[in-house]
Amino acid sequence: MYQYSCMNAISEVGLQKFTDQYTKTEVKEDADALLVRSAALHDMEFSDKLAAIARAGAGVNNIPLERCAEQGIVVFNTPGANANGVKEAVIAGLLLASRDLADGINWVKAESGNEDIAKLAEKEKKNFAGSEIKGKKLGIIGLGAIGILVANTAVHLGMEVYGYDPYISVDSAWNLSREITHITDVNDIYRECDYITIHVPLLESTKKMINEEAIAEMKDGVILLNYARDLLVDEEAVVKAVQSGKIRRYMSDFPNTTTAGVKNCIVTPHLGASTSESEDNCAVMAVKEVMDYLENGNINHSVNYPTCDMGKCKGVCRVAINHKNIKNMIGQFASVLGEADMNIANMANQSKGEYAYSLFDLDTQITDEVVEKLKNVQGVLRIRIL
Ligand SMILES: NC(=O)C1=CN([C@@H]2O[C@H](COP(=O)(O)OP(=O)(O)OC[C@H]3O[C@@H](n4cnc5c(N)ncnc54)[C@H](O)[C@@H]3O)[C@@H](O)[C@H]2O)C=CC1
Ligand SMILES: O=C(O)CCC(=O)C(=O)O
Repeated sequence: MYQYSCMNAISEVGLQKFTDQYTKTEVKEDADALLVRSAALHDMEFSDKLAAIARAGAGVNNIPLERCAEQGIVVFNTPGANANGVKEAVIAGLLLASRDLADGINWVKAESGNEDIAKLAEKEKKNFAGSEIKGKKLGIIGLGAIGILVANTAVHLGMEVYGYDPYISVDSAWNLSREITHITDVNDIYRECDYITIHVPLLESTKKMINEEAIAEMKDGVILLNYARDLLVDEEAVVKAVQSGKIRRYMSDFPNTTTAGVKNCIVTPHLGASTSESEDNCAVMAVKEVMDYLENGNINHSVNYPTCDMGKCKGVCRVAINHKNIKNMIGQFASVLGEADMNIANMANQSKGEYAYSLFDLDTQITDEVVEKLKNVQGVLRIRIL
């Protein structure tokens, strides 16, 4: 039996995928797996029982990835599962930034008791006039799951699209419309584009990548969209630029005291992935990843351990070892098993940065004594017998 705990509201459509081998617990220390959306886990202590954390979403900046790896806790995310939800929010953002629909709606609300509202509207509407996105230049920084959907949709809406992503994956490149202009120097996005949208992960290297210098390069009256993370942008510099008119509007999905309430900063309360479809997709994917890891030891879509998938165990038992990516680990594991007269029927070993993972299918049941010997190999972080 396995236990899981939810750190945020996770879609029931996903939770229902757990079989009767799983029960939900509110006691985090009892959980084999945690399911999380945006809850901040950096200050949380993790019990030795915890084997997996699944982020039902894309961004993992709320999870201490290295500390987890060091404790042998595999962290998963659900790449692409909420990308369409975010894309649609970004397209709405493009339109809301271009047409003064939000102020227009607020005006109607404020005048709702006015009997002359219809006549007044015709007089006042000039205050809410806007511009069209067709024919305008859109620069996209980050062409992953969300960036490519935004890029392709914007082409269909008649925009001239420029894309910048020095680390673009082969899959993303295949899925990108041929209409998109490939940019190799991000400054060309800043200099050329009427609209700029950012879709990169929040990492040390991307923190405040949109800063005062970047803004200075941008066209006067540019519209900046940020549905990725607030810390990617120096928002104090953005607010100054909005107030001076350099930036016409700043669209953000991350309310904070810097941007909330500032005229021409249109901020939504982190709604990008808040659609029933995205929530269901993320939860289903997260639950499947967790079950495959807990039951079979397979790792798919982890952000702190390598992909390693041997399907279902074909031997008598499977040994799953989370360990450091250092030399002679496989040699030492094989020696321990060989000395105990245990045949390895099948095996896999993969590494990612400082961490590695090994799976061994054995023809015989492993004993506690052999498990103890494997645990004592320097660099082993966790062993599970499945
Ligand atoms: N507002 C919301 O509710 C949501 C926000 N997000 C945010 O959006 C981000 C992107 O999500 P996905 O597209 O699903 O992730 P992804 O991992 O598919 O794509 C990220 C892309 O950014 C690129 N990249 C990394 N560093 C870069 C740099 N310095 N310059 C240019 N490109 C760079 C990568 O090569 C990759 O192609 C997430 O990390 C998350 O922070 C994601 C989902 C929902
Ligand atoms: O769970 C959510 O609503 C947040 C989605 C998000 O920001 C992400 O997937 O990175």
